[in-house]
Amino acid sequence: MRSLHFVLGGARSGKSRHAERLIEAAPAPWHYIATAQAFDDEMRERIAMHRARREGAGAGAWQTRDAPLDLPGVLEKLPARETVLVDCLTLWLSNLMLNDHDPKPAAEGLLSALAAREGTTVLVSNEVGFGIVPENALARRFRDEAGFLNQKIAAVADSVTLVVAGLPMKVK
Ligand SMILES: Nc1nc2c(ncn2[C@@H]2O[C@H](COP(=O)(O)OP(=O)(O)OP(=O)(O)O)[C@@H](O)[C@H]2O)c(=O)[nH]1
Repeated sequence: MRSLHFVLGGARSGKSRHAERLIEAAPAPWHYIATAQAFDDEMRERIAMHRARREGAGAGAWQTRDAPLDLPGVLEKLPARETVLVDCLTLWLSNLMLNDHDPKPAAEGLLSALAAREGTTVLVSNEVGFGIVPENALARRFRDEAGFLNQKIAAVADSVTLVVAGLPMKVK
């Protein structure tokens, strides 16, 4: 059955873990779409922690694909009825902006790829707007685009959860 869940939170809020729990309650196979790129040792270490956790679910339980830029294209290529976790929209947006892609049409492409899904899809994103106004223009634009993107996804999601200090709070 088609269902779309949107999980938001700050850095290290436990949002990925919560999203994985939602997925593991849905039928296997579980597809993991990673938008992060390992440019340095710190990111490699973070990614390794995520991979180790997924491996804890059993060898081959998760199938991982990278989608730093063409997230809609990667989603569309997966079987529509299978279970998918996208982690995370914030890094996808950041990759788009750093590569001079317009986030608005990219968001529309994501919405149409989501509309074609027939199974369970969980999307993870950061809620980045709680802090002070960033000093540089790119960071302000990023914060605003992240807010717009999150609103668009939340509007079409069946459920929205904000994870705070590891605790899920139901928003929708
Ligand atoms: N390329 C790649 N990235 C991955 C993989 N597994 C996880 N990631 C990325 O790891 C990123 C999340 O890393 P963290 O920095 O630990 O997340 P966080 O936001 O601080 O923490 P939580 O709120 O606890 O999830 C996501 O954007 C994923 O795309 C993988 O196998 N390959």
